Amino acid sequence: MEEFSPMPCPSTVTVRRNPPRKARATPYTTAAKPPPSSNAHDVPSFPIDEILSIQIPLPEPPKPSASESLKIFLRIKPLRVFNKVTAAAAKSRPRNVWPQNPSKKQNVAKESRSKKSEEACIALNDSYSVTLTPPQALQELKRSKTEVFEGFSHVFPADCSQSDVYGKMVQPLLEDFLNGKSGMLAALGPSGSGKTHTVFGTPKDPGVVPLTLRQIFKKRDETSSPVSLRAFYLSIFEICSERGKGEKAYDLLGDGSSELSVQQSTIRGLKEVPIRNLEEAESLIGQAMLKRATATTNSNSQSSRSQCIINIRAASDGVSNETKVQSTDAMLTIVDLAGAEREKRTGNQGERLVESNFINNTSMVFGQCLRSLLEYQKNRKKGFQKHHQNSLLTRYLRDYLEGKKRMALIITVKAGEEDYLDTSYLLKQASPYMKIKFDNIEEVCNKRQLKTFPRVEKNKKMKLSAPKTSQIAETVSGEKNQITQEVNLEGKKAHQTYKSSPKLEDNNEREHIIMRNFAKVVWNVLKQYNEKLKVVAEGDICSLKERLKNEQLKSRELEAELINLKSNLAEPCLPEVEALVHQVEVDTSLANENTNVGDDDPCDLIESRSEATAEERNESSLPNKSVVPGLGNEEISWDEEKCAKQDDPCNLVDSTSEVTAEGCNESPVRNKNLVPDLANGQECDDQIDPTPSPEQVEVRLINNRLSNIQTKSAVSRRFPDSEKQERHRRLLPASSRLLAEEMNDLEIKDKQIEKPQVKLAETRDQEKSESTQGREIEIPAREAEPASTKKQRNEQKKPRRRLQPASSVLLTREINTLEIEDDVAEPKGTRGGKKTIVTQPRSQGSVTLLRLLTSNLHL
Ligand SMILES: Nc1ncnc2c1ncn2[C@@H]1O[C@H](COP(=O)(O)OP(=O)(O)OP(=O)(O)O)[C@@H](O)[C@H]1O
Repeated sequence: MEEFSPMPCPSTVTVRRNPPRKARATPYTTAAKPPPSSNAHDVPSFPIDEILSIQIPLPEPPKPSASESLKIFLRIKPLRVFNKVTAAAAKSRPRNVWPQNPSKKQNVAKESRSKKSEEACIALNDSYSVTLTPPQALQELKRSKTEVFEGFSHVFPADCSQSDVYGKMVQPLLEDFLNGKSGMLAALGPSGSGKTHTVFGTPKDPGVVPLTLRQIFKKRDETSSPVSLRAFYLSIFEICSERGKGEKAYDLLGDGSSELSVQQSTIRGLKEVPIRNLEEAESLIGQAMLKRATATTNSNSQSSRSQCIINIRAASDGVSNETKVQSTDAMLTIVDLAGAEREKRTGNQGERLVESNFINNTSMVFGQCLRSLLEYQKNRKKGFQKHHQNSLLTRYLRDYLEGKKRMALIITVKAGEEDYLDTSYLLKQASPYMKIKFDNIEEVCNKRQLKTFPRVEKNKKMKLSAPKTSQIAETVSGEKNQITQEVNLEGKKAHQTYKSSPKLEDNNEREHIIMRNFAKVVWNVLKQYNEKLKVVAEGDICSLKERLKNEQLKSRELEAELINLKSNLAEPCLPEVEALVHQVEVDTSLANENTNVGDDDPCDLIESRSEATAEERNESSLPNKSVVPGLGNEEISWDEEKCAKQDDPCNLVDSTSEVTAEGCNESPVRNKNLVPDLANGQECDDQIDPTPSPEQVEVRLINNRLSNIQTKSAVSRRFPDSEKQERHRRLLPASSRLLAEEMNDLEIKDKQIEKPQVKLAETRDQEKSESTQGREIEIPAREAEPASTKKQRNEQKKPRRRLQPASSVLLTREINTLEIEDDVAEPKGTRGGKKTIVTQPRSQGSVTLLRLLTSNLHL
């Protein structure tokens, strides 16, 4: 038998993996190679060529460029300058022919030397830094201390020449300019510090501008570089204030009226003079210098009162002048700012003071722009504060002040001790500017030049030069498309107008005409849209008005409904009850008058009404009619006594109400309430004794009368007689009037019955009166007014109380229950013997009254 030997375990285990998957080709790559299909000819080819032919300036990827800091140069003005003023002063000195004392001469020389050394507040450390030392007086006051300012691109000492300044500062800029890069150089500094000297110089000692022009033409003549293929244009203008009100620009090379029109950052009408040689250029500069506004101040005999801007533009030869600014053009801008002035030093007054305010303001705005640029570069999240809008100069130099073009600053300072404050302030302000950086300047520069034109202007240019650009407009949807088409139509008209006009040689004028025509076109389009909008708005207004009217009608209806509801709530069915009760009262009083039983005493009124009620009851419920008149007679005597004892009939009413309430075994609290009293009284009446004894009948009559008295007292409490009449007239509805008429009928019946009743009362059995009097003895015992009764009497004097709807509901409920109890006629209450005596069936009159009430109230 062979033994089962398990399979030997393999030394290596091969795990099979899924074959490597290749990533699916993306739809883009598959689309690049579409499979050939037979229907390919049916599908129109995508107009890729057309789309590609449209030249859209795409953002070029940023080129790695070495960031360049803002170059700030410092030039120190020599302490002693032999200028015209000093020369004139020297000339004015009387020439002494006599030999001077040599010792005196030496002393004067020593003094002047020591003065010089003392006066200098700024000392050159090296080519990049200076030390500023405050005057002795300020040092003693510890208000200021010696400071070192470093980091300048170069510091020009007092004895430097104009050539040095040009070589170090302007030469690099010029080279870039000749290579097609724009740049700007601005001179800053207090008044009389040498800005104008640095920028323009003198014929003997030319400044930066003349030296630059020399260099340009020198290079063009020497070499066959691209410089020779370029044309150069010179424009010079100044910005000054007109009596401190507004800024104005004046062309310093223009003929005749030299005022320029200024639109935001655009200055129109500036004359750009082509310069072909150095002589032409120098004469133009001399012309501009003569035109520039200058004035004599304490700081400078020829102080500049305006900001002067010199533009040298290099344009490629052969380029049409129709498009003014080409991407290959470069602009070198040199700015001679008017020096900041301190009133104390300049002593300016009047117009000069106004000018200095303008100058100081412009200098301040210039500094703000540089600071905001610096802050923006430090933290770009904060956003760039556009201070450049605050002055025309800064608006014009916007691209530079936003760091989009290269610029350099030269700060000129005076070295005297008295100039310490000005120099210190300027150096402190300017030294942070050295951290301002420029990135990839030239690319931005050229694009910015194009962008400075408004967008609409650019579109128009495209239309004029390339009509196919309407294809681009097709991509615009909706109203934009419509606007573009309308603009195109108008633009064509404008183009025709433009063509029909005589050929314009001056580019500025041509541009101006184009802009004017375009503005007209845009204006027309806007007018049309305005009209359309008006039409639409009018339609909307009409529909809204209609809606408003409807809403107003609805609101009026709702208001009317609301008023009705309010009136219904304020006057529920209760007034009907009141009117009915009042009618009963009126009827009773009438009956009283007719019977002449008593005088105006209300007690008599109550009696007569009670008698009538008793009469009715006797007629309806009691079988023996002869007994009833006798009872009525006794009642009269009882009530008379009561009235004799109490002057106020209401007291009697209240006291009897209490008696009735006790008889009905109701709480005294309920007795105080008007409506439950009435209901309770009737409730007691509802208890019918099938075989009443003569005493019981008598008591029932009393109770019955009391219930009537309660009704009357309730009404009298609420309303005085005069008010009742008025209220009755006012509130009595039609149904209640009917009811009143019925009651009147009843009253007439009462009258008819009352007369025999009185007669019968006279022949009434005297024995019954004894028993009744016996009971009457009990009643006066209760006549001692309890506190609650007094309270009620006091309440009667108060203004009448109006029953609330809730109580009226209670009343109706009580009446309903009474009616049911009438039907059932069950004996109620077993407490005390008195109650059984007092309980009696409801009389026919009260039942009729209740039925009338309930039917009237629709219960
Ligand atoms: N470096 C300098 N070397 C010789 N003279 C100088 C120098 N700097 C200035 N001056 C002379 O000082 C005077 C005042 O100079 P300048 O008019 O250039 O000052 P400014 O700064 O332009 O003053 P403002 O702002 O009031 O126009 C001029 O007569 C000028 O020739």
